[in-house]
Amino acid sequence: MIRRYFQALTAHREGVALGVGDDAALLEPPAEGRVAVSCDTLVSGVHFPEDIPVEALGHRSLAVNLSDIAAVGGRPLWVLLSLTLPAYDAQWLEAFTQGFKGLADRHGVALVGGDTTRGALSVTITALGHVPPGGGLHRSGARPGDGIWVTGTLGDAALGLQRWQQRAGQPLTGDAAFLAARLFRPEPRVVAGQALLETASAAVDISDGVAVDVARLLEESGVGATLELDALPRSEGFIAEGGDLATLLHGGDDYELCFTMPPLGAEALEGLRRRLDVPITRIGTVESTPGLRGADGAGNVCALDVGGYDHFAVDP
Ligand SMILES: Nc1ncnc2c1ncn2[C@@H]1O[C@H](COP(=O)(O)OP(=O)(O)OP(=O)(O)O)[C@@H](O)[C@H]1O
Ligand SMILES: Cc1ncc(C[n+]2csc(CCOP(=O)(O)O)c2C)c(N)n1
Ligand SMILES: [Mg+2]
Repeated sequence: MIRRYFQALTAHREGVALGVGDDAALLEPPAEGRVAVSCDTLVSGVHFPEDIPVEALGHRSLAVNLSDIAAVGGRPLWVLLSLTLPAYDAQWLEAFTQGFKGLADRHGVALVGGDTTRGALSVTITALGHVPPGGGLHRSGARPGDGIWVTGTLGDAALGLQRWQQRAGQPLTGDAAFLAARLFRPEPRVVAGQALLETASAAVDISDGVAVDVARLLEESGVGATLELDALPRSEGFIAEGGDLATLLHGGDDYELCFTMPPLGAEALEGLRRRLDVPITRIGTVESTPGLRGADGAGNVCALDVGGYDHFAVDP
């Protein structure tokens, strides 16, 4: 099974002296700089609906892990894949590896090892990447006066999950299908993360919800902030499907980058936008007063609920 499905994913990536199929991989990291490492698990029924299209699961599993590498400004190189499957199913493996490979190839990422066991369906990926010498974005660098920015749009995936679960056997179309695609096929912001290395003072990827993930960044930085609630970027599909503020702030599964940076002149900002492959939106300002606040269109400011997805607050 490993030779058949996984060896093909070991592909051609610099620095793989020994890939899938031996007791351990042997990797040759670039001579300079740092190795970024992160791992994330996806459990069926917890991180994805049990009826997710299998090809989408292959994509999503890799995407959420590459998102963590992107959040430190890393260039992804290698991944390890630990799969727990209820049974051997050739069709399932074919579809999963197809979704995985599509994204891996686009980012030039090689699968270099993993583990395969029987049990309730779950996927764990360890991703390794490279950042330049002394580099890497942290959660802890935000300073008062910095702007708070996000890539892309928020809330789509969380609303997409609702629409998927409400679909009652009917295929999703139009805006609801767009939202489900944002859940199933997130695009890790790998180019943006690297482009922000020189510019951003802090960064985090949004997995549990922008409110709680920003709050974590602020806490690590020892600062607070006010978010402009009307500025939170929403897609046309999100608006058309009636997405609300709570979903935007607390829904999670966005896999967008949230970052802080000192104010830039118009030209420098334009230059940054050109280097990114995704739109960015300013959503707030870092302040010295701790805590997270929200300002509405009329300028009313109030404390913001920093609730987000919490594994241990949800009924098993
Ligand atoms: N069991 C564990 N052992 C050691 N470190 C852990 C463990 N679980 C989490 N961590 C570390 O704690 C930090 C926060 O992890 P967490 O999984 O909550 O956030 P994240 O990976 O940034 O977000 P997400 O999982 O939602 O993408 C990371 O540095 C992670 O490596
Ligand atoms: C079936 C189903 N139910 C709920 C959710 C929502 N969800 C689950 S885990 C998570 C945060 C990230 O997880 P982690 O912090 O473990 O990386 C979110 C927003 C989902 N995706 N699928
Ligand atoms: Mg994690």
